[in-house]
Amino acid sequence: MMSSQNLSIIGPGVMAEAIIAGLIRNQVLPAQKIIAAGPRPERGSELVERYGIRFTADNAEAVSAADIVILAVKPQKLRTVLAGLRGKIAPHAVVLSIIAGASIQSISSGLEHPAVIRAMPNTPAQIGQGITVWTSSLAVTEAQLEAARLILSALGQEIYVEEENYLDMATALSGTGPAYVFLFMEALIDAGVHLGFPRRIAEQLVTQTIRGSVEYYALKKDHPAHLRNQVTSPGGTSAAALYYLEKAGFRTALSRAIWAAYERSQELGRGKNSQPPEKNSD
Ligand SMILES: NC(=O)C1=CN([C@@H]2O[C@H](COP(=O)(O)OP(=O)(O)OC[C@H]3O[C@@H](n4cnc5c(N)ncnc54)[C@H](OP(=O)(O)O)[C@@H]3O)[C@@H](O)[C@H]2O)C=CC1
Ligand SMILES: O=C(O)[C@@H]1CCC=N1
Repeated sequence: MMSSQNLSIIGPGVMAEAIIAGLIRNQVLPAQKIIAAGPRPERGSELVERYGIRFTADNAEAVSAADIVILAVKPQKLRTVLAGLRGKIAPHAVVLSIIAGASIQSISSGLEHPAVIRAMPNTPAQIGQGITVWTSSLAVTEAQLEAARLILSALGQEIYVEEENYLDMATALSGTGPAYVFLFMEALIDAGVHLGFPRRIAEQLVTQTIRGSVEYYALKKDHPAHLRNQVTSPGGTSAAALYYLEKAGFRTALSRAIWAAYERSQELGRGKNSQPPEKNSD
């Protein structure tokens, strides 16, 4: 519990709500210590009703008494938000950004504030099952690192790294990761329906197959290729299916997709707001 700290969250969207819910659920902070800021009062009322936190439409007001400031706006809004907060954050405070691509240097110079933590969580944070990769500037104190660790632990697992480039990599692999998993699930469920299963049964088969495989892998700590070989009987169904996946370039497609996300994260950091969809195709 860090009940003496005031925490302010700028950008009260999906990820901000996951953080607020995690902090309250895990009793890291009482609701009265949390203030969120964003442009829409209706969104503010929702959060106030749901969590009992405070809300303001004025970002500068939200940070005025903050010990910890979390930045959770979209990358495209970052420049405006930083300009509005410049010189408004107390010198003793720490800033924690979860914004994809935004470097510590850009946040620090935009705010004229040296103590900055950069983190990349993911959406399973909403149920405390996320994973966050994070790093910090030299000006962040031990106590601030401990506070950040407590906050991020409320979202699930956390991994501190020294190398900031790992943040763009984590954005591609784990930050964006749930999107790959949900697409994979959706495709499997649709394939089951295509075979003739009622959707409800296809959903149950796919969900438990993925859940069971993940837990089996976590317990066995065996190489995935070995576990896959156990499923693959000579001349059997798995061999037939895997042949098609390899022929369709399944691994290469995944690898290219993750490189595209990595490059996109780096581009967002350079302030490039959009990209043509085919940019990363071969
Ligand atoms: N979604 C994900 O899986 C992950 C996202 N991230 C990062 O988290 C950040 C937020 O993403 P997400 O929560 O999905 O996005 P959302 O769009 O849900 O949240 C962004 C919030 O910022 C608000 N906002 C817009 N302009 C301002 C402003 N000038 N001042 C204050 N608030 C503002 C928006 O309000 P309104 O809705 O009214 O426009 C909205 O509530 C992004 O930078 C993203 O890169 C990191 C990890 C995972
Ligand atoms: O799509 C995005 O840009 C964000 C960052 C990580 C996950 N979603």
